[in-house]
Amino acid sequence: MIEARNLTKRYGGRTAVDGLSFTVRPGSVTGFLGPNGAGKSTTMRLALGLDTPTAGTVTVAGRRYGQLPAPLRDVGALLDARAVHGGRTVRRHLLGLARSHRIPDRRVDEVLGAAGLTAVADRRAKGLSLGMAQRLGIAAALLGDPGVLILDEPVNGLDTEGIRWIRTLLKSLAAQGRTVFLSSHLMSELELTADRIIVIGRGRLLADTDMRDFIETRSPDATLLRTPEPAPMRALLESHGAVVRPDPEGGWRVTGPTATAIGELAREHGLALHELTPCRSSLEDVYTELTGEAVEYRGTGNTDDKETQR
Ligand SMILES: Nc1ncnc2c1ncn2[C@@H]1O[C@H](COP(=O)(O)OP(=O)(O)OP(=O)(O)O)[C@@H](O)[C@H]1O
Repeated sequence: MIEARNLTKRYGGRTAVDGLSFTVRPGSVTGFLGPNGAGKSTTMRLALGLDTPTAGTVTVAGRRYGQLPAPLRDVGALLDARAVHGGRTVRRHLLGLARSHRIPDRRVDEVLGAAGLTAVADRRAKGLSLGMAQRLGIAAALLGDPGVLILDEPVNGLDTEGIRWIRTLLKSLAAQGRTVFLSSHLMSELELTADRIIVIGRGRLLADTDMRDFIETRSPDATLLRTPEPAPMRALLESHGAVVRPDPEGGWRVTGPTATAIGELAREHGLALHELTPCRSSLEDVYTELTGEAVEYRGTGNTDDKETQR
């Protein structure tokens, strides 16, 4: 469990994190989203005791990071995959970490295997590709078999196989009852991996919710429609308040009435339909809408507490 309460961090006159309160629960993968500069890395650094809050608190496994008796056993973190001692081999790097936390050497071989690094265990860390460095960072995070994982952009630099690997890994870690908290700008990937999301903008909470609810409750009703009678169909829909736009894939994308209402209207007016498909928005669609609104809203100097309470 990770708990932030009124967490605030100011750097000089700049507020990076602004009264954030949220709980990241065990048993789920929670995605952490926000535009560049929203405060995600700062929040993670505060949770990991790498910086001190200006106000408020953040605890991991019930304690502030500095109070954890064996931090690597409670929380595994990946912040900057390149922040390893380049001259050491992959295995030496992990052995050094393990020994300084009284973790048995055999655990190093386990995490090397789990991260797909056994074949490069004797290579120097500085010679690793970005994807391999990410895997090494994840291996290090897993070393203490922690109940909480905090990963900043773990998918960065991974190839298709690596992305699938990390998706499966994170889901299985959550299924074992661990708390998995990761930031990413890769929306389509996050949509597949995360069960919950926390969205921040300019240091403030915009949403903290179930992934499916987030997408479904914020998606406008949109329907893909094909008809052999386009002109009367379009006129009919527009006279009922629908917005009709050409869809890049052919046919029309209609927003406003539901697919059921469109079907009924077509029947009442004797118009033929060849396709009527309700369209689901993607995480990216809904996220873009939400954060766009937030930026616009903040431009007025106000804040939206209704949103932040979600
Ligand atoms: N050490 C620091 N000193 C001064 N300002 C900082 C420091 N660290 C972060 N900031 C500022 O705090 C704000 C939040 O930065 P942060 O890196 O946490 O955002 P982010 O959401 O992780 O962004 P990105 O998606 O680009 O990684 C930014 O305006 C950044 O410039």
